[in-house]
Amino acid sequence: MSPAMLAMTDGEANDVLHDNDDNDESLYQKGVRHLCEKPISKVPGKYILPIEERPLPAKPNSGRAPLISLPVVDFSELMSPSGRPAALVSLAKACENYGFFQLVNHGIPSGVIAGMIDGSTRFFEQPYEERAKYMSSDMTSPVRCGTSFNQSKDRVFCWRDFLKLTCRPMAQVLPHWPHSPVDFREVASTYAQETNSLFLELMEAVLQSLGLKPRPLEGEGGSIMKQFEEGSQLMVVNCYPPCPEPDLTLGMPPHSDYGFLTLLLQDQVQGLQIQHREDWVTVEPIHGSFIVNVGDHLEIFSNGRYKSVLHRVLVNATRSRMSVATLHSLPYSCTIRPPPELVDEANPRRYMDTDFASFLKYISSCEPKKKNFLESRKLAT
Ligand SMILES: O=C(O)CCC(=O)C(=O)O
Ligand SMILES: [Fe+2]
Repeated sequence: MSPAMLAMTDGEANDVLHDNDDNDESLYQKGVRHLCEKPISKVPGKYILPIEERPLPAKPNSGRAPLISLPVVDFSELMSPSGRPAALVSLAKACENYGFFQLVNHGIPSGVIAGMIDGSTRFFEQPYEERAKYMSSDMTSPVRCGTSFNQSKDRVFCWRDFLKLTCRPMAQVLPHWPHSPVDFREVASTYAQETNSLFLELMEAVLQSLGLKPRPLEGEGGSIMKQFEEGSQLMVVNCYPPCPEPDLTLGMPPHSDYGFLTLLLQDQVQGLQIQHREDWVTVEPIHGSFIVNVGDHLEIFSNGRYKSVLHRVLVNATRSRMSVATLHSLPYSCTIRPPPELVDEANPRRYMDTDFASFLKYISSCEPKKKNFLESRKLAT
């Protein structure tokens, strides 16, 4: 497969953006921001989920989902020799029990973060024609705009527009990224580089927390960190415009992310929910921190010890919401399998070897739903 240029995520097999006539379907394909340029007071049927998939429980008076305080991992503790052992324990517990954690004191300058949110907001504020330049059915494109979750297959659409950017190798992909707003490429590439460095430090800690040697000495086997340094990174900028009837639809359906770790930046507007002990719970945005979650590849690599957890996004009636997810993994050509240290009689292998090609094949052959991909890799134990 060609190097790291697949601007797609879990559950997506992009097909054709139908733009051949002026019917409602072609309007919906152009995205939610475009749809909302003319004020609307009702959600079109295309976005209305069956009752059992809607965000609120069907029972009356059962209330909104509770807020969850995610476990907190302090990155500065992780980086200090005296704080690291305890921080590794917190990291392991969070990945085992929640699949999600809040990362504080991460060291990425607040200006870089604010610049990314601001640049993304301005990108989506542009006229539709600017986004249309990047709407493509070419999965190898390093930049792609679109709407919903998988717009070529979704029967019901989600209330979300996106911009996906392949981030590596940066010198190769950058010239293809949007030229407008004029500063967008600069702020987005700085953000991509900062998040990639943060991911590498976190991944080294994750490997250590699993009892592995991330950088073995000469003669002790290959360095997996070297492979991550050459790894893949996809940036997904999500835009959720205000929705006149937010209880009928979702910004994103329940899904898990495909990589090792996702670093998620959200603005001040609530919307992310994770599945925790069978319930949907809302994650409160904490200013300046990242939400980090375990992806399918890390669940497979850790032989099921660290959990890739379902999450979804609610929309709201009054405020537009913006989030930026960076999904990090090994190079697309690598096979994901647990290292021998994590497999023994008590922990037999739980998943088949997985490579990016099998993921692509899977998502283009069936309708992606929930955690199907990971389920499809499960071995009978
Ligand atoms: O917008 C969010 O909070 C979550 C986005 C997300 O789950 C994703 O991009 O995979
Ligand atoms: Fe996600």
